[in-house]
Amino acid sequence: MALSECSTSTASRFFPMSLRRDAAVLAPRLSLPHRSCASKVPSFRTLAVRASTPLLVASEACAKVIHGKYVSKLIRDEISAEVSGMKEAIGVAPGLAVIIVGDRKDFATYVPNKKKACESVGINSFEVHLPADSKEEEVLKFITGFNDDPLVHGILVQLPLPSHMNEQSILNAVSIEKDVDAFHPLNIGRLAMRGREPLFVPCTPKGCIELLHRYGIGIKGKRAVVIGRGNIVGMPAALLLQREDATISIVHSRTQNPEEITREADIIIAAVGQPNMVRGSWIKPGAVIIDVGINPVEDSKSSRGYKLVGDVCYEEACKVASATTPVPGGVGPMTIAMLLCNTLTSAKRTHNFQCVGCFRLYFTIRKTSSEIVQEDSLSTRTAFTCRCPYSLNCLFS
Ligand SMILES: NC(=O)C1=CN([C@@H]2O[C@H](COP(=O)(O)OP(=O)(O)OC[C@H]3O[C@@H](n4cnc5c(N)ncnc54)[C@H](OP(=O)(O)O)[C@@H]3O)[C@@H](O)[C@H]2O)C=CC1
Ligand SMILES: Nc1nc(=O)c2c([nH]1)NC[C@@H]1CN(c3ccc(C(=O)N[C@@H](CCC(=O)O)C(=O)O)cc3)C=[N+]21
Repeated sequence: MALSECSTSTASRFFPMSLRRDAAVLAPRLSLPHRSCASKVPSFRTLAVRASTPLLVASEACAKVIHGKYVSKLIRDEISAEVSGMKEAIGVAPGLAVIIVGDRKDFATYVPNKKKACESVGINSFEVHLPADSKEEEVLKFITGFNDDPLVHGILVQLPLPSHMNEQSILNAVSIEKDVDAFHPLNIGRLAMRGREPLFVPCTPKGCIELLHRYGIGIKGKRAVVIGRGNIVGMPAALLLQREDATISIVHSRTQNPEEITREADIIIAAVGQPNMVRGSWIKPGAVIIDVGINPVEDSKSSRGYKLVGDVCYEEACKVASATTPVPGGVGPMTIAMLLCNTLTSAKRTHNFQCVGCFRLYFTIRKTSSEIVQEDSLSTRTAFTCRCPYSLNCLFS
């Protein structure tokens, strides 16, 4: 069942009694059952604003919010420092080429966001925008040009392509050394195999895992359910979780009992493209949720005429999960940060450049609900480390 609206009252209809009891343990002070959990968040935000923007706002009533937007900013700062170091040391800046074919509404935000992000970290961006009725050969011609261009270290072909184009042959044409989206079958094949290292890891799944790492959420030995098995997110997310030693189930459109399977999970990654499909009753109390879905739903109050919602009903999830990503502000900005990461990795690899003295910040979720982790004070961070927890390569080395 996919509903674009999920209200608290529907939540209580769908909650089995046992889960409702558990949810109450997580939400001991949820004295107003008809008020949505999401609507409670601002009061904690208000509390945190006095100090600064919160990294993790822990509320007694709600799951902790995994702030992808904030973490992506930290990562961009790290990338920026490495790009400056690289420019200074060898006079080279990483370059990202983006090929867009046609005009889709969603390109209007994603594409400019990528360009802005490149500029903000010192990565050069090159863009080709072709009309929707272009020939496949034209796209291939630009790919060949970028493959041969030493100023370009990463090539991204914006998906989906118009239906008359063969996505497979276009993606296969991207040089594997510049495949920063990591959609080349060789990259995916290596990701799936033990003892093989892909040159790049797909951006969105990498962003999901990076969020778990940065928040100190253990993956090893955990039960993880990935909802969706698409080539861009679900399938590679499952492979990555497996590499991180989680035990994986994959739910798709033909799965018989998605709700039951999902309820087994300690970690849920939802990438289906169905607004609010995952309801509170699907979630094991205390589970961690990474909501990848970005679904526009009509909203007359918004200037755009629509708002973005995830695949998970946020306000219900808040009452049951221990931590969850919001939409927007969750995985989306991480995808862009990982694209920059992969572009930097590519440039470093091409020029055999190693960064010395770089560091990463990782956090752990606070155990006590009253604590608030602040953005600007290192002393309040529960972890500060140079250690890279990746089972793959380091984030961008
Ligand atoms: N945050 C980000 O950065 C990004 C977000 N997205 C978002 O992630 C979502 C998924 O995108 P993408 O992977 O490209 O989509 P795909 O269409 O490639 O995959 C969707 C998957 O969901 C499954 N599915 C669809 N409906 C149901 C259902 N009712 N029950 C169970 N499974 C279902 C499909 O199953 P089957 O295989 O059986 O057809 C398929 O495996 C979208 O909302 C997209 O906008 C995508 C990329 C980046
Ligand atoms: N070759 C290719 N690679 C991709 O990675 C790819 C793609 N094609 N096609 C489309 C999808 C979608 N995608 C998004 C990434 C970030 C946001 C993002 O930053 N979203 C903001 C919201 C921005 C807004 O408000 O509109 C957020 O979630 O906070 C959205 C969508 C990458 N994709």
